[in-house]
Amino acid sequence: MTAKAAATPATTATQQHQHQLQQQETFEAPATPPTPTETGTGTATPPSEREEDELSEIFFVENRRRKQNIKIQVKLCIDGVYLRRETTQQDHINEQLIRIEDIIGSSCGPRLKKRARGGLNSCKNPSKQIQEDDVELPEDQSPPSKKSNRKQTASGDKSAYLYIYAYLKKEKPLRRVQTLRILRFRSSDVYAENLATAQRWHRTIREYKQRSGTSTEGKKLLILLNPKSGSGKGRELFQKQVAPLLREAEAQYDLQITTHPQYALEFVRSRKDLLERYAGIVVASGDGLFYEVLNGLMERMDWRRACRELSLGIIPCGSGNGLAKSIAHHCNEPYDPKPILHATLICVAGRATPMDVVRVELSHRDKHFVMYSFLSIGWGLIADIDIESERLRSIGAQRFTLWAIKRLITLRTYRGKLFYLPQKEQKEQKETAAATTPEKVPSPRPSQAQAEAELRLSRSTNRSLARRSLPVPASHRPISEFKDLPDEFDDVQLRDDDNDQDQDQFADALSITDRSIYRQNADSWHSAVSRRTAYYSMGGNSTRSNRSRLSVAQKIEAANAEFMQLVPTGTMPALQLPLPAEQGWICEEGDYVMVHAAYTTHLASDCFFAPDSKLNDGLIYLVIIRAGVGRSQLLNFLLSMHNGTHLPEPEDPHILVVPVTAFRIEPSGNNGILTIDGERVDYGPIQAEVFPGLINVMTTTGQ
Ligand SMILES: Nc1ncnc2c1ncn2[C@@H]1O[C@H](COP(=O)(O)OP(=O)(O)OP(=O)(O)O)[C@@H](O)[C@H]1O
Repeated sequence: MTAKAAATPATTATQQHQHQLQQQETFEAPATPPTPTETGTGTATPPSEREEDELSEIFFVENRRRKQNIKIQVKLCIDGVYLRRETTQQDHINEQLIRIEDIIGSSCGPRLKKRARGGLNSCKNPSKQIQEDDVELPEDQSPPSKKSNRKQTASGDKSAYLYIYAYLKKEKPLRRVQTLRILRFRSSDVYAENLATAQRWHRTIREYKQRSGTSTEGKKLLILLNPKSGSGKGRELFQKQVAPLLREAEAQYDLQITTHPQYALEFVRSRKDLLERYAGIVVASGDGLFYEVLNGLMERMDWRRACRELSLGIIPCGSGNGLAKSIAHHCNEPYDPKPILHATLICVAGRATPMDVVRVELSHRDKHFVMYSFLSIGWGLIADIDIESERLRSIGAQRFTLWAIKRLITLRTYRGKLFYLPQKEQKEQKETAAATTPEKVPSPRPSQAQAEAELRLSRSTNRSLARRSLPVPASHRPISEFKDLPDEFDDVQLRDDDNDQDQDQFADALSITDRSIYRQNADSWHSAVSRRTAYYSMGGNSTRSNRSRLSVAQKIEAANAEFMQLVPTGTMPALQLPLPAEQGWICEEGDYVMVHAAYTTHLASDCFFAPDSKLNDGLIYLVIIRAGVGRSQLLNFLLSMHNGTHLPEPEDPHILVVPVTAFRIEPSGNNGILTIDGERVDYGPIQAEVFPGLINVMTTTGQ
């Protein structure tokens, strides 16, 4: 039997009895113990070409309680570090497999003082949290005596040490147990030789992690830290909890501390070498900063490549932290009581999973905006509680409860039209239902004026909108499946063969392959007054071929038109245009307590709002509460949101959840609150459609 095969039953036994193991120390040996492929003699082995092979050595550990030395066979294989420990009574054997995905990294060298071993002091009560074993490779294969132990730890210690940092995943309760295994190599009198052996183990661990796809090696992370997020202790939390783990994982990173709102968006949008330099972006902040990063990426000319190649992670230092909790839920990772530690482990796990993004278009007065959202869109009750309770921020999370009670007493309803495109499998059912209650949308007959409507964009005075505006395409787009732009766009070269001064200037902006540079230059042209307006203004049908005869203004418009072709446009008609009934759109009009759309499981770490949601299911969960709902039913709904039991089963006439791929809300009147990802936006018509799996988020499970 190969050592790998032998390790598997041991894993099962170990996993089944992990909990008991920690307390009882001994358990029955499996029927077939593993066969070492390379039993160590303790002599320093030079690095060899057989690095891919398993490494195996016999070590001893001193059991102070029982005053005996225990022989331990340590084997390093692709599955992880396998420890087989025998007591002097041969019938007692302990086995443990530290899985390669639970090992975040290792280091080797001389003995480290406890404080210098990495993140060991990063947890509260470390003595209780850490399983630490110091195992020694004997000089002569005989168990070391206490005396020789003392000698070895004196200043003349020629031993080399390998520190293996692991966070063992345990179920019931779901948690990660911080574990350190130290292997002491001391078979030679020469430190360099002992070190060479330790380094060989170290290299092999790295290699196995790479082969198992759980390594961050060779990939640099960009970490964006908001020092003002949450309770304003972002920087301190990072130094104490995140940095030590990154050190253990040998993760390479650049840290950018944000200095003001929009910093992250601008950084991500304009950094030319973002894709060449980084493999991922980690946001150490709340959902607000993640929003900036997402929208910064989507504003890049190479947005599609950026979304595909850069994994995004989040370390929750904010107050809501819905995304961090949703990701932990998705990959069955613990969250509380150490959300920062657990999220950092996810970010260094080296794996990523596609996640849906929702393109949102909204209109306020005559202005239209496009933005990208990853959590939710809210209209009515929850949005009201979220925003209106801001004035009670000083009392902490209780502000939500207090405001919810207030709003239940003075219950408001909002009138409006709701359109939605149900999930395909449900379309037929919904169409039948629509025959009784909601109406199907009449076929669109867009007037010429509508179809040719030109959307002029300008900056919103609203803070949240100002940081969220993106261009809206002018034309009525055909309805079809959302498709990426073809790959050739990645290689698009914007040419210019002009000669005059204006043309030369403009050529700087156009004749480059990196569209982020193009965009930057185009921006800088009009940055003084109305950068966005100039950049996004929608001119006529200027084309590249007649640029040489155009004025500067026309050229900008032409460039904008080209840019329009490169931005993700979605499949819905523009907001002011009718929705096509033949596509299966459902319309209802009425009074609503709320319509809240969610596309992750959690709206906040304590709000399990859409339990059926998956990171990349391509669905928006539309929770609709119609006027007429009872106050007690509503109270029950709000009180059970924390554990996900708030949605009635079977569906209730007043509270229902509809999985959709797109929706539109047209509120009547001008008074109300709309939120996107928990932040207030201008009140008015809004529509959204899902872009399935557009970005990749860091997870422990991978695809
Ligand atoms: N240095 C800074 N000073 C002030 N505001 C900042 C700074 N850096 C970023 N911001 C802004 O702070 C806003 C809120 O940050 P973030 O979402 O990270 O924390 P939060 O609001 O505490 O968390 P959550 O969104 O989960 O409730 C972001 O939208 C961002 O624009």
